[in-house]
Amino acid sequence: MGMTIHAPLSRQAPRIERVETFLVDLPTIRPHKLSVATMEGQTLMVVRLHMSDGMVGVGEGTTIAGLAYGPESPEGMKLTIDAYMAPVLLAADPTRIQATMATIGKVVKGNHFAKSAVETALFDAQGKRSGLPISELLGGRVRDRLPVAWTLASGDTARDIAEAEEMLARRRHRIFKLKIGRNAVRADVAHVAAIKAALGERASVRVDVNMAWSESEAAYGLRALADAGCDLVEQPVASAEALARLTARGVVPVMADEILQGPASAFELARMRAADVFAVKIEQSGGLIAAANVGAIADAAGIELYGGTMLEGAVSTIAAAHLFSAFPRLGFGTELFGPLLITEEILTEPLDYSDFSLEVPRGPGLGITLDEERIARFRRDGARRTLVLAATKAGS
Ligand SMILES: O=C(O)C[C@H]1C=CC(=O)O1
Ligand SMILES: [Mn+2]
Repeated sequence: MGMTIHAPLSRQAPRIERVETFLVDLPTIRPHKLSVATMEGQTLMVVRLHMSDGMVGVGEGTTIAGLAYGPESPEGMKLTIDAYMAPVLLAADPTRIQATMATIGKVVKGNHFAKSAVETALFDAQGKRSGLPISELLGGRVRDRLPVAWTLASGDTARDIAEAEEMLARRRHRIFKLKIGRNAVRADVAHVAAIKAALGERASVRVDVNMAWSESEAAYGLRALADAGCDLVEQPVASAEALARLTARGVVPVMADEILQGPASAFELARMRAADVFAVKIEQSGGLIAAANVGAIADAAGIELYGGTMLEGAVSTIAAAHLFSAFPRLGFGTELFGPLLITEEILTEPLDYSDFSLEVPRGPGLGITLDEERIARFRRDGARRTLVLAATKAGS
């Protein structure tokens, strides 16, 4: 018996006519201190796919502190897309997202962040074309609003408490993630305990160590953090084996972040029972579909889910929001606060952060519109930026 080969869908497939990429440099509201780096600003790599049927899909690739956190940079993503992905995209049927990404996968290994940006742009255009939000293309949302944590990372305990109090008063956040691992373990635990004591039952206090601890530091740290009232410890150590041993102690829920690099690593970590919770990130996973698969693997293994961020701007934050809205279970909420860490509003209509949550847009595709004037002002290759650089040079 022969296999039936189905004819292509009966329609004229649109084409991608132009692949546009550019960098946008934006200031942050305050320095953001992680164990790996201090961020003073954020650079978004924006990709726009201009299509023959009039659709324009937008995507974003964003890292933390250049190359200090992971192997991709905004500049590198732009180069990868321009030199290696654009030729594939210009020859592809952009309505066939998985086929297009599979072809890209043949010519580009790794580069998960750049792939996430491009795949997001394909989904945005497909959503606009079909009139559906991306959440509906991913199986359909099960919630319209997502709980959103805020990260306290000013480097100063009193300032962090004041910031948390302000967020509680404004009803913007009641989950706080503290960045630790820069100081000695005892000093970090004292910092966490002081913040939890100030906030009490009004807030959930969690920490992210960003792999800074040895296994023995973590063994002490987890117990002390649990005693201080901490609800979740994210990536205390780098190694999967050590993380699994710490998880097995059952002292406090442990979450995997940096070592979760897509479906294959999710499967391996689930098999090892390396964590109680997975922080799913669309960029680290390699795109929306890969991140959906990470979520499915976690779900099947009885591992809880948390919607993570690379402190992305509005475009990638909302792409992730569409996916997280479609996760059947999202036990630990999300941390999709990236746009709030940036001083500039880059959308024509601001996102709705209220009631301790973010509303997932309801319009087609991502359901957001970039403010072109604002983007133009902060483009690295834009006129204003060139003037600022010239003035800095002249003044130095
Ligand atoms: O989770 C990380 O390691 C990255 C990030 C997410 C929130 C934040 O403040 O930093
Ligand atoms: Mn993390």
